[in-house]
Amino acid sequence: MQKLIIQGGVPLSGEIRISGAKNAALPILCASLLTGETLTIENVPYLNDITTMLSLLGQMGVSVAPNGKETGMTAAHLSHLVAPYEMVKTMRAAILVLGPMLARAGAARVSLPGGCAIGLRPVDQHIKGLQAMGAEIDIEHGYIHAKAKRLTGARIVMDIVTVTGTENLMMAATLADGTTVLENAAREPEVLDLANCLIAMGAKIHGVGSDVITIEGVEKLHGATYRVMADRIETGTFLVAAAASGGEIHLTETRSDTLDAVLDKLMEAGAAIESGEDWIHLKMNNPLKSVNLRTAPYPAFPTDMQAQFMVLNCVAAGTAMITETIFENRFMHVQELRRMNADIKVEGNTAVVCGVAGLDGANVMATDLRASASLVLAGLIAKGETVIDRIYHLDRGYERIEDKLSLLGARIRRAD
Ligand SMILES: CC(=O)N[C@H]1[C@@H](OP(=O)(O)OP(=O)(O)OC[C@H]2O[C@@H](n3ccc(=O)[nH]c3=O)[C@H](O)[C@@H]2O)O[C@H](CO)[C@@H](O)[C@@H]1O
Ligand SMILES: C=C(OP(=O)(O)O)C(=O)O
Repeated sequence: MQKLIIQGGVPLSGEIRISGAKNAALPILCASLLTGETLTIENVPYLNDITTMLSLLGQMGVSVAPNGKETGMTAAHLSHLVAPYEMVKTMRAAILVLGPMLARAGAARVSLPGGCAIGLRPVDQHIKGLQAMGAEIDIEHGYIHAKAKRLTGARIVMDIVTVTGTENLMMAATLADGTTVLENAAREPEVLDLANCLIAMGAKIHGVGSDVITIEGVEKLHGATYRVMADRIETGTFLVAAAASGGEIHLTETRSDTLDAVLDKLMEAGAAIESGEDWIHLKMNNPLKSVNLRTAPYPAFPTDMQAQFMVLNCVAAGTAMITETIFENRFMHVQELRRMNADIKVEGNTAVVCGVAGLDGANVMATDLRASASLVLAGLIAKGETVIDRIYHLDRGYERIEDKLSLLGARIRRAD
């Protein structure tokens, strides 16, 4: 199993390019199921989750033509309407084939995603929404069996704000008979990116970016070329790495307007930030100050940045309260950070982080994607060597993280 080995203590400095967003590219790849024509997707990041999704779609009959950062997807005939457990267990976003497959082919069999490290993550809202649109759904032997001659538009009030739930139902509704209204919809930028791709394919969608999305079903969608948005979580992770290490960093091919809550917290922590249309520059002029935060759906502070900010708080002056409201088990990095001399206590869904003078390098184990990123950041600022085991989690969501960090002066390498 591969490991990352980091010699900490170097302030990060330099310029890197941000990749396309994993959480936008995954649903956009699934949107290719909605048409028999070619959907060309640009700025697809090179990540394990993307490889898994391409192989799942390939098994279903989608022809995949990767060409550098551009991928042509043609779902002329869907031959195999199944998403097997072996794939869904490694990547929960595989549930995103359910809505489009059902809408286009009238049937789908998708493994129920298991509980994963960060929480139970049920898919009841996806199922409830599709049922409201007339799908017959049975759950047997761990699989969702869904069928519908043609889905019909419906008014669906989601009990909870769910990102992939909103995306699945929005995709299904594009080919339904009549109008669908999704209430309490997710407002994440990745939902907007998917909607813009669907609109480029001929879908009629209004209200995205608000919590009520209206979709008028159409008979057919057509091919299009669409560029995936920049990864706001990769952007945020590098910004925190630079801030926590006392460095200066320039990020290109990214956007600041999807990161307001994160940038506000970085400035509160002492960072000077400037940004343009497609770049962000961060310089750490002041000593780090601890920042309280509470995760919540967009536009509030993203849960996918919680672990990284915990590391920043570990070495900041003061005490921070970090409250996680999205996932019930997203503090697994805490016990690993404590092995590195961090002072963190967890009370329910709140972590109390007292800043210490410095972290110590140690052997630690990655448990999920963003927890892994937080351990990399901790290793970068710690004294001595940190060895991070089980980094396959990291490769799900970060493109060549060690290469990008090396460009910024980090002493980091991958080893078997
Ligand atoms: C591929 C992708 O885009 N992943 C992101 C997506 O995950 P994902 O879309 O899976 O997360 P959700 O927004 O669905 O989850 C939010 C909360 O709703 C609960 N829930 C969700 C669906 C449902 O049917 N029933 C239910 O109870 C979940 O357990 C969780 O507690 O949004 C999360 C929240 O911003 C991010 O952390 C993930 O990085
Ligand atoms: C939790 C994440 O991803 P996923 O929903 O794919 O597990 C994430 O990107 O932080």
